[in-house]
Amino acid sequence: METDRKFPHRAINPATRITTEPALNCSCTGSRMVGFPVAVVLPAGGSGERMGLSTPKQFCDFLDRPLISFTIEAFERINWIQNIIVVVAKECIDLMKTIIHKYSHKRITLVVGGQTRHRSIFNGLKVFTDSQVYDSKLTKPEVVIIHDAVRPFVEEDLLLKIATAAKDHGAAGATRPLVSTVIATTSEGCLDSSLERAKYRASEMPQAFLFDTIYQAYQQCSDYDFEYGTECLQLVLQYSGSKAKLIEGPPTLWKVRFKVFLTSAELSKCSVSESLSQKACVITGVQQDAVQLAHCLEKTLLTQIMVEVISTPVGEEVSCIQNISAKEYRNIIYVIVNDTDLQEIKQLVESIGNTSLPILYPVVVIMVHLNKSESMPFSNNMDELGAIRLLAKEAKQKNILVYGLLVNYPKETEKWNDAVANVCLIAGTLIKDRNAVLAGQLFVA
Ligand SMILES: Nc1ccn([C@@H]2O[C@H](COP(=O)(O)OP(=O)(O)OP(=O)(O)O)[C@@H](O)[C@H]2O)c(=O)n1
Ligand SMILES: O=P(O)(O)OC[C@@H](O)[C@@H](O)[C@@H](O)CO
Repeated sequence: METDRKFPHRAINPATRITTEPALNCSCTGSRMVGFPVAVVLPAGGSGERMGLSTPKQFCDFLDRPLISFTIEAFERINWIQNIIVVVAKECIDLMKTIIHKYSHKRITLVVGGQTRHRSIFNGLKVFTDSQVYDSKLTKPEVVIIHDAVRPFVEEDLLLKIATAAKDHGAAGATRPLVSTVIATTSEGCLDSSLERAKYRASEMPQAFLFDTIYQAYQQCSDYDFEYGTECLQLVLQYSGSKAKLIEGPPTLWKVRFKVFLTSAELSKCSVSESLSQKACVITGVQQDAVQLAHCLEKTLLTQIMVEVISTPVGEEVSCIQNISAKEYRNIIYVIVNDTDLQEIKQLVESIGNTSLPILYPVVVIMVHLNKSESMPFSNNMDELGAIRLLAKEAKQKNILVYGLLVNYPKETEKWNDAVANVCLIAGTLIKDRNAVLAGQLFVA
């Protein structure tokens, strides 16, 4: 029986396989389809020696979540990827199961890894072929994507290009321009030659293959390949004769190799916040003033982000929530006029809390209160302000950030335009920053 290289006293049982339920209410992007079955194998069975931490890097906390959860989510969102095979070391199976449960990951099949990355990937592929060992009921895909679990940012567009190119060429992989000039050295430690940098590329992930092509390559490869190889594209060139199509990927494809990649999370935080703040919905009742303000906000905000106005007649709140959830709106601007009763916003927050929206990322809810009365709302009743704080505090526990934003209705058009611009500025900043400390604050536009 195979033993674990880094934990030699432990035997590896490749037959361990845990399958999570398929996505029941999976939040798919749903926009595109490919005409052939695709699955992904995420090798996550390494111990991350270069990081020098006791926790393997794929399980390290990254923006308050285990890194691997981001990578899984990147694939889970794509509805044309049918199965996500996560390969982990035997001693990490329980940890991985906890992560899958905690973050409600779907369509996952968990497989025990091998001593090296290539062995882990091969174990992941076997789940589709070795039905006796793996008791597999998974359909063999035509194309399989392979992606390091420690590369959390990968977009659907690139995956689509790589999968399609793999279907046509047998194999395809992402590349990036070389950062440094590469030189060859002599055995005496002197310069031998310098590579012409423009001719070379750094090989990155994702890569994709016709399933049979990569599987046959692994079946033929030597112990040396399994032990020391780092390039799947090379294996298919050598053993299946397929010349991979290379596609340049974005800089965000970076891989976590050393500690500095986790500590420089600001960069990644920017990418996450940026993608979370790209769209918002403005919800109103059917009251004319509220609808009018909502459309003014839509018009102004549209210069920065995608906005949809949803006017919800009383009694249709359920379909409104379904709409928000299906379109994955994680930024909600809720417009009310005069009314200081927080009941509706409480219900909204409760309904959002019952969807899968806030599980992975915070949802921002901005209550825009248009005050048309002569007196200041809340001024006579500090309890109301306290109520916003309390609501925000409870919502925060569900990963929902609630803010209040007050607009006093000015009669002059110019002042009204200023007020709308201010609301957009404040709302846009709250959406972009997603600052949990400011949740529960009442801003005045
Ligand atoms: N036996 C292994 C070794 C690596 N991997 C996975 O392959 C990916 C890329 O490998 P690498 O960066 O080399 O990971 P580690 O081996 O964990 O890191 P190190 O080389 O620093 O030890 C990682 O997601 C890693 O978990 C794997 O599935 N099984
Ligand atoms: O971190 P390393 O460069 O050693 O390993 C890289 C591999 O995990 C893999 O991402 C590439 O080989 C791309 O093929």
